Amino acid sequence: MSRGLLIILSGPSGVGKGTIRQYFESNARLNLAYSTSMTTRKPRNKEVDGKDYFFTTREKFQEAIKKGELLEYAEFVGNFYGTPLSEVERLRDEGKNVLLEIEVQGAKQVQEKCPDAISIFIIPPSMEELEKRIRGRKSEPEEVIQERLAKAANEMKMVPNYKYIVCNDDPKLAAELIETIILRHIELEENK
Ligand SMILES: Nc1nc2c(ncn2[C@@H]2O[C@H](COP(=O)(O)OP(=O)(O)O)[C@@H](O)[C@H]2O)c(=O)[nH]1
Ligand SMILES: Nc1ncnc2c1ncn2[C@@H]1O[C@H](COP(=O)(O)OP(=O)(O)O)[C@@H](O)[C@H]1O
Repeated sequence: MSRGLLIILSGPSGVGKGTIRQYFESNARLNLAYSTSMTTRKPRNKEVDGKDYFFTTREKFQEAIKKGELLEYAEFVGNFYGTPLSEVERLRDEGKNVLLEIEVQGAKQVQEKCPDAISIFIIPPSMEELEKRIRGRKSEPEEVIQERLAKAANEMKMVPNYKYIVCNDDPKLAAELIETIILRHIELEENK
């Protein structure tokens, strides 16, 4: 059995990463495992600790950094987010294709550490549409929305660092494009 692939899914806040993931994560052919991140952000309504994120304190997050327990981490609009390394390793060793849904600074760290990671960036059809989506979600107060939108403009400059760019106009189509990318990489791996 070969080691699982490492897949990076990135893109600005509100572009639809979570929405698209729901379309393809139950596709058994993709053999995916979602890597649950650690964060110091407060849980939103309906978010479940240990499923959506491992919600933690800044102190515990700093400790995890110090102990080298994170594959990557970044500060994003006042909160820390990071990928627990041991879980990613365990899942890949089991042959699972591990999906990281992370922002651009963390993606850069993973690309440096794991050059064969498959990187996918999701872009919105327009910045106006992005603003509409992030507001429509009603998950953050106005000042946080402003900060996230300002950040999005800079994140879009990172597009050339990614292997694949997928526009999320229609989420089902975007999910199908991502499925195609992953399935082709699985095939390439099997033929190695
Ligand atoms: N570097 C890094 N970014 C993460 C991680 N987990 C989530 N993120 C990203 O952090 C950003 C903010 O996440 P969140 O507050 O959940 O907002 P949302 O993605 O807009 O729903 C998003 O771009 C996430 O993809 C992680 O483990 N590492
Ligand atoms: N293709 C799309 N067209 C219209 N609305 C979308 C589309 N994709 C996602 N959305 C909506 O945009 C908002 C942000 O999507 P979400 O998946 O939470 O983004 P992210 O995980 O990238 O922050 C949600 O309210 C979602 O329902």
